[in-house]
Amino acid sequence: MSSTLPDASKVGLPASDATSAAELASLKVRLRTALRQYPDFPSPGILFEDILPIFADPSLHEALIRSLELHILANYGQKPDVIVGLEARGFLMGPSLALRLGASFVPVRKQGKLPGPCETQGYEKEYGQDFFQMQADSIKPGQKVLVIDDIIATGGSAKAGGELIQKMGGELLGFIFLLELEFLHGRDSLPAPVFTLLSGQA
Ligand SMILES: O=P(O)(O)OC[C@H]1O[C@H](OP(=O)(O)OP(=O)(O)O)[C@H](O)[C@@H]1O
Ligand SMILES: Nc1ncnc2[nH]cnc12
Ligand SMILES: [Mg+2]
Repeated sequence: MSSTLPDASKVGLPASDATSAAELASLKVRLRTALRQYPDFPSPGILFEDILPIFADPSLHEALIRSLELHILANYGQKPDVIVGLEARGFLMGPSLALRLGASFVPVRKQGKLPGPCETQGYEKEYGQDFFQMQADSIKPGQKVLVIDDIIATGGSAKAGGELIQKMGGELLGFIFLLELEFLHGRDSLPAPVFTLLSGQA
């Protein structure tokens, strides 16, 4: 079901791991600088991290997708079959990453948005409660799945997404985020390796 990754020379990868690490470090600095912070949004005490400036600038958008691609090519050893993105901000990153990797994209949506039989999972996040759903046939048993979202805070959203994938028999390769709010220890609740490009809050 999974194919091995293409030869590095055929996908424009850097010549060495050191070059790749240096490229990734410089991309991360550019991405970090672009984030904006809004105190007390959407509720008092929350410092909201706004990722949208990245998507307003094509070169930053490319830097984001390239950073995630470099990480995946260097760390997983096999191509994921499916990239699963979490509504809504995971949809900003998931489809373009899936296209870049030659993988499928499958959405996790908030309850009531998907037609046909669905799997449902409730969850709590940093500032509220919600329900996630996936179409019941959207992951085939044995498919290798990477979950992507913009931010991991408490980890509640990502954990619920992972549970839906496991209910359908998918194999979780890992979770990928642009930003981790480390003080909430969200990664501790996730059942597969977690990678984040950036961490901490200013
Ligand atoms: O780790 P957690 O505590 O679960 O929080 C992280 C989640 O919270 C936000 O989504 P949210 O549903 O608030 O907004 P969105 O629909 O704009 O993605 C963010 O995009 C993550 O998905
Ligand atoms: N502090 C935060 N900023 C932006 N999105 C979030 N989702 C959960 N916590 C968040
Ligand atoms: Mg979200």
